Amino acid sequence: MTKAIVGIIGGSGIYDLPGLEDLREESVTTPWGEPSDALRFGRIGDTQAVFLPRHGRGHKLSPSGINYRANIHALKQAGVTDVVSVSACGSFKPELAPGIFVLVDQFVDRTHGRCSSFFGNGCVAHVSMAHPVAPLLRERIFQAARAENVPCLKGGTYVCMEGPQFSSYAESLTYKGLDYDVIGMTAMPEAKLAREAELSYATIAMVTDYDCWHPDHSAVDVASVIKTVHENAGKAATLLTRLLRDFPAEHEACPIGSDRALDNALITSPSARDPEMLRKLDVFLARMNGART
Ligand SMILES: CSC[C@H]1O[C@H](OP(=O)(O)O)[C@H](O)[C@@H]1O
Ligand SMILES: Nc1ncnc2[nH]cnc12
Repeated sequence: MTKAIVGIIGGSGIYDLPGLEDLREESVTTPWGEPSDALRFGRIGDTQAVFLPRHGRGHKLSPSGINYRANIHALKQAGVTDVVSVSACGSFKPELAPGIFVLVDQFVDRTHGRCSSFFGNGCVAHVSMAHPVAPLLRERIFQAARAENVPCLKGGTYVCMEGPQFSSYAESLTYKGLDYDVIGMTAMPEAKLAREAELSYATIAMVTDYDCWHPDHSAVDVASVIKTVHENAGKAATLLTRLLRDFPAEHEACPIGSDRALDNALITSPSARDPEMLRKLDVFLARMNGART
């Protein structure tokens, strides 16, 4: 049996998780460098959790400057099985008003220049991103939201832009026209790396604004995003607390294989693999090498 440990990645305005018991902080390092901050280990009920603020405390890291590989590696190294990411997002739909939480199921990656894979020369792998969100995890988040009366919708497409500037009016209309639901700057490559790390991953997109397309709302700015996050941080904490309290002790096998994503992904023949690369990938390859089930 693999014990379930839930990793929570807090986004803009969410720099800690209130209510974590037996709190312990640990600064860790990874073969990819330093994660955004020290990991905060704790538990809610019987569920172990590891919290990481994506931008670091004090929001010192820009979306393009976050070391996503170090963040995901650090969580994997800590024994995390499931990752819940919280992200402030702009909305492209009138009905997705600020304050609503959207459990997206698709991502469009418009970032560039970010390190978006653990693999590469010396050990090549191609994981599937057809269904980037783990459905059982997403359903558990949805049920936790329902139980706590947190306004939450299932399904939607998150387009991840490079930033740090917000979109132009023309870009905003284009994404809206493409029927995307929300926009942010951080879910990619986080979701891709979580998949390579065989972590079940789901995003709570917290709608904070209407970007800049809406005729009745002024264009997004940082102040309006943070104001809405602060107004809704309590709901996020309530939802996450409920999720953790009700979480099963044993990791549930992901029906779409998020937790076995490397089974059919590695293409470099064992004899051609670079030993130095393999050392960096050790924590991900351990399951297939028989160290984990
Ligand atoms: C503070 S506005 C832009 C900023 O907010 C979102 O962050 P996160 O996804 O970490 O909640 C967005 O992606 C930008 O990084
Ligand atoms: N409109 C927006 N565009 C990109 N990232 C965001 N984060 C919050 N609102 C956003």
